[in-house]
Amino acid sequence: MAAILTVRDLRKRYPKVVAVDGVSFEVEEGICFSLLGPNGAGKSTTVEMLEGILPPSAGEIRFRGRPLDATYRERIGIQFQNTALQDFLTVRENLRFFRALYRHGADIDELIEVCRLREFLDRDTRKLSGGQRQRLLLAIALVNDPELLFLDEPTTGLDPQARRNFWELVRSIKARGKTIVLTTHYMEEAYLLSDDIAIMDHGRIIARGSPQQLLSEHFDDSVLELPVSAVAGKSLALPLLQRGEWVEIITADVGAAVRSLLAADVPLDRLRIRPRTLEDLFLQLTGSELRT
Ligand SMILES: Nc1ncnc2c1ncn2[C@@H]1O[C@H](COP(=O)(O)OP(=O)(O)OP(=O)(O)O)[C@@H](O)[C@H]1O
Repeated sequence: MAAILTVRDLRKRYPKVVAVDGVSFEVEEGICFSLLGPNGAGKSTTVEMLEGILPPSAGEIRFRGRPLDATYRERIGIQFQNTALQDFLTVRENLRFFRALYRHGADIDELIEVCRLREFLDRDTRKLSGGQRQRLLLAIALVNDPELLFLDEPTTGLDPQARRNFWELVRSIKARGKTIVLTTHYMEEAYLLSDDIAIMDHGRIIARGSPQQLLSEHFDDSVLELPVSAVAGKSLALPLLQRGEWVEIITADVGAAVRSLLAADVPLDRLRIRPRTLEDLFLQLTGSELRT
């Protein structure tokens, strides 16, 4: 598959901080590529350079093998966290307004179907729920029928159901051949949607791969979880990691760990065994909990 974006040694320096410190990667056409990282890692700065909004201090970005030019903005779509929707206009009127900014673009009726806007088409945009608003912002990002779509923390603030609905939408857009660049603070979202992930910290990429590759390259162990109360007062040879009301035991030998828990008389009725997740990897690589 050909690269739609090629990024070489991209840098952004501000007077007091190097926000992006030499990142290189390719985004293959038709995939969902995600940038993850703790606050201040340089994700937004990187994405704004990819969007052509912010000039790099050094390095290069190519779209389909060519430097970004005046046509680039017509060929990409950006879902901003806070696009200025036209107040006092309905959803339908907003769509028409943004569609009119482009000579060529998507069919409005098709967008209404794809983004499932039909049931609130005539509603004033100030009266939309969080999920409805995000669907409209997504439709607006798609009005010019872009080849490449940027989604910047698109589900922040949505309830779990609205978030799941949005994921379905993103999948259906990808199935229509769009390439997606996603930034998110939700590891589950990154895991479920991404084909390729770059984890950034301090302006650099510190890990890269598909979700499965990242997990299998970094981990060969599992996590046993028990309530704190189950291990309280027990003398255990296993290292315990406390996380809220639960303790975690990380082990490559689940059988041996369970045997030593039994030997120490630890009640196992609430024992949970889980594989490693992107959240674990993120914590291991960056030392930071994710902002939620
Ligand atoms: N316009 C600016 N002027 C000066 N410093 C900036 C500017 N924009 C970003 N920075 C700094 O660059 C670094 C990277 O910021 P950036 O917003 O790209 O990180 P991020 O990974 O997107 O973080 P978040 O998850 O909080 O959005 C930070 O130290 C930030 O303070």
